[in-house]
Amino acid sequence: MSVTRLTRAEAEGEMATLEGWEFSREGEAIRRFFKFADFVEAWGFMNRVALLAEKADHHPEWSNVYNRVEIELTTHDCDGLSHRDFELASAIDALMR
Ligand SMILES: C[C@H](O)[C@H](O)[C@H]1CNC2=NC(N)=NC(=O)C2=N1
Repeated sequence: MSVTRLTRAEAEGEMATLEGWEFSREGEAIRRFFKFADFVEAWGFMNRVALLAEKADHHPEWSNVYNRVEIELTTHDCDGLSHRDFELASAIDALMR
């Protein structure tokens, strides 16, 4: 599916709407670290993110160690950041509220 890669300026504009995310991979991805009380909480969060990702057909690159989850978002279809990454990031943030 074709998707447009955002310019750095566009990505910075999108970043300004998020909290807790940072650029990674030289601006080709965004990343956020989450910490929970324990593994069960982390796993529950990952389950909710997995459902969001599947619904959006946009999937995170992530890892989990006990109560920590690291999520990195990038768009493979454009080799960089697209609006899809920011939409998923804000949907993930909404889970935390
Ligand atoms: C065919 C399918 O829509 C694509 O491969 C989707 C699936 N999930 C995806 N996830 C991510 N992170 N980037 C993509 O470009 C992407 N593309």
